[in-house]
Parts: sequence; C-alpha cells; structure tokens
Amino acid sequence: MLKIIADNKIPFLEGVLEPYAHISYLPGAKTDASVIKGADALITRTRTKCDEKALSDSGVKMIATATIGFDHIDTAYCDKNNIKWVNAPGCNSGSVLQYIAATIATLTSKLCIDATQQTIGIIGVGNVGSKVAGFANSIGMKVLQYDPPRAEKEGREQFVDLPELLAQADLITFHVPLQRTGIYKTHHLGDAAFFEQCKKNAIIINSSRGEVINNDDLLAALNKQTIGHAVLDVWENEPDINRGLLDKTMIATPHIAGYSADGKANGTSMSVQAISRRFGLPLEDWYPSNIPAPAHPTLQIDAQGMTDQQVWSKAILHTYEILEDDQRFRREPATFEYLRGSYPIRREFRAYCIQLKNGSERLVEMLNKIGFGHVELI
Ligand SMILES: NC(=O)C1=CN([C@@H]2O[C@H](COP(=O)(O)OP(=O)(O)OC[C@H]3O[C@@H](n4cnc5c(N)ncnc54)[C@H](O)[C@@H]3O)[C@@H](O)[C@H]2O)C=CC1
Ligand SMILES: O=C(O)C(=O)[C@H](O)COP(=O)(O)O
Repeated sequence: MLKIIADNKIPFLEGVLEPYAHISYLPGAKTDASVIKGADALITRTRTKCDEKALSDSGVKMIATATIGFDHIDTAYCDKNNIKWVNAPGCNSGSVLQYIAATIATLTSKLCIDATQQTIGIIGVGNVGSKVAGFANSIGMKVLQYDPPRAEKEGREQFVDLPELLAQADLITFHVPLQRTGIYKTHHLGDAAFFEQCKKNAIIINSSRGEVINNDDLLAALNKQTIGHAVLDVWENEPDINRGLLDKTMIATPHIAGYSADGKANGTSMSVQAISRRFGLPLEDWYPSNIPAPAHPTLQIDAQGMTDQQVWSKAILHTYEILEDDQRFRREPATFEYLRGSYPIRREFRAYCIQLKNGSERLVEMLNKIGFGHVELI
C-alpha cells in the first residue's frame, strides 16, 4: 500500500487519503530522515526541510507542499534525483491580500493617513502582489510595481526600477519568493543600502519570507529613523526571532498572513489532487466540504457621515482584526509555533456580505472590487 507522511498541522486532510494509502501524521519540524525512510510521498508545510540529508535513500517519489513558498525544498536535489515536487501556487494569496488590506486599514487609521494620497511600492508582483496592486488601485492609492523577472518577459511598461520605487513609495510591501542566489536573488534584498534609499517616513511591510530582509539592518534603520515604521509577519530565524525588532514594529504577527481557512483548504486540496494524479487515485477533483462559516457573515454599515476610507476599513476589519493577532503574539512571542498551530478560523472577504445603508453605487463597486462575496444597498 502507498505510504504517505503528512504534516499533522495540515487541516481538512484527515480521512481523505486513508482509503488508498497508509498515512502517518507527524509534526513537520520533526519529519526527518529517520521517519521519512520508506515513505512514497510527503505532504508538507514549510517546517519540513526537504533536502539531501532528509531524502537520500528514503525512497520518496513525490513531495507536495500545501504552501505557496517552496524554499524548504531543495528543488535541484529533487530534480536530479527524480523526486517530483509541487507547491500550491496562489493557494493562500487571498489570505495574504486580506492581511495587507487589514494592515493598510489599521495603519491609515492609527497614523491619520488618507490612503488616496499614498503611494504603495510592491516588490514582487505575482499571485499575491497582483492582488495587492488591485486592492490598492481600488482604494485610490498610487501603485508602483517592481518585478524584474516579469519586466524581462513582459516589457517594462507597467514596472519601475527599484531606486524609483524607493524614492517615491510611502508603503513598501514585499511579495517575492526567497531566492538565495542567482540574478534575481532576494535574500537580504532589504538591507542597509535599501533602507537608505527609502523616504524618511516609509512603512516597510514584509509578509514574504523573513530572510528577504536583513533584520539587523531593519532594526538599525528604525532606530536611526531612516524609515518610519515596520509591519512584519515573517522573520529571520523563526521561531527564535529578534525581540528588539519585535518591540520596534508597528504590527507584528507570527507568520500567519496566509492562514485563512480558505487558503488552507486550497493548499490541502492542491496537494491531494497532485498526489492523486501522480499515483492514480480517484481524488483529482477533491476539495474540502467542511470549511467553517464565519461567525458573523453579514455586516451592516450605515455610511451616513463616513468617508469611503472609513467604510472600507470597517468592512475589512470586520473580517480580520489584525491587531488581535498582533496582541496575542506580543503577549507571548516565545509561543510563535503554538500560535501558528492553534490559529483561529479566519475566512476571506468572499465569505462575507456587506449591507450598506446610505451608501452609494461607487462604494458598492469599491467593496465588490475588494472581493466581498455580496454587497448591497439597503
Ligand atoms: N506570510 C505568509 O503566510 C505567506 C508568505 N508567502 C510568501 O510570499 C511569496 C510570494 O507569493 P506569491 O505572490 O504567491 O508568489 P509568486 O511566485 O506568484 O510571485 C512572486 C513574484 O516575485 C517576482 N520576483 C522574483 N524575484 C524577484 C526579485 N528579485 N525582485 C522582485 N520580484 C521578484 C516573480 O517574478 C513573481 O512575479 C511566496 O514565495 C512565499 O514565500 C506566501 C503565502 C503566505
Ligand atoms: O504558503 C506559504 O508560503 C506560507 O508561508 C504559508 O502560509 C505558511 O505555511 P506553513 O509554515 O504553515 O507551512
């Protein structure tokens, strides 16, 4: 019988593969060579290091990671050794968008900023970055995009170079993969020289990978006030993060930007479907049917006397109150992995209905563009 090892923190998976495989659920960080030996396939998250040490002589034929990022997989080793690997492109991009939208709603309110007067610089414009660009456009921000691999393929028209982005952007948000080498290297892309080129009050947001920013340089830039603020979901050396940096951040979370239930369901189903295709199982169209509904799926907003920004902020923060994650984390930063493993149910915008009293067609269009499931004037 097919033997599969799956990370025990992948939701919606239990019971699905059991009719066709012997499946063991193990903690991701402890899934090493000693337990992998003899498995045909792995279903992982980012916490399982899939390298030569773990895989050589294991017999593993396929690795499916239920995540977007795949920097935990030594893809060159896998390719050389005929181990098929797949990630789950875009699976939780809607969740990261929700994280960034909640960040912008929170910051603009805390710092009394009019979003329509702000420029956002997006570094890496793939699945997540494109959604962030669409959101920023829909709330009236000016958008600058930096993505050299795309510019090379598609032409430079919709992209700027990095110095231009850094000179103009009020908010800078990273959505690149972690690449340690090569012409498109992103490791420590955010370093001292990078921060020196930013506007003095620039806000840096990182929800990509911790190592994309040199955390010591970021802390120094915050201390020297070379930049204004930082919002971090990802950190160098997780879970043992730089506590000095944590204290200087405006919003801090333990790598949960992609943790919506929708994103997790997508990731799990993409992994199951890929395994199914590789091993000929009848689960090629499988998708979880048990995603919990939001506690309060309908929100009524009386827009009388409110600005557009107040309306969209209220709608966004109803779906995701990011400061609750921030507070839980700051209270006990040492519980980084526990907070991730016990993350509450969060549903994305499309699971919500917004009813607008005294609203306008313009607001309805804006909320529809942001991605709410249903928006109506009442
Ligand atoms: N915090 C979290 O929970 C999550 C984090 N992530 C991270 O976010 C990253 C981005 O996700 P997606 O947008 O789905 O990935 P994607 O692969 O769709 O897009 C990445 C984009 O970055 C661009 N890029 C590559 N090298 C670059 C460079 N040197 N400079 C500028 N742009 C560059 C690529 O051309 C591509 O357009 C993932 O690789 C993952 O590491 C993803 C999901 C959740
Ligand atoms: O999809 C990704 O890439 C992520 O970073 C996930 O949202 C977080 O993945 P895990 O660490 O829970 O595997």
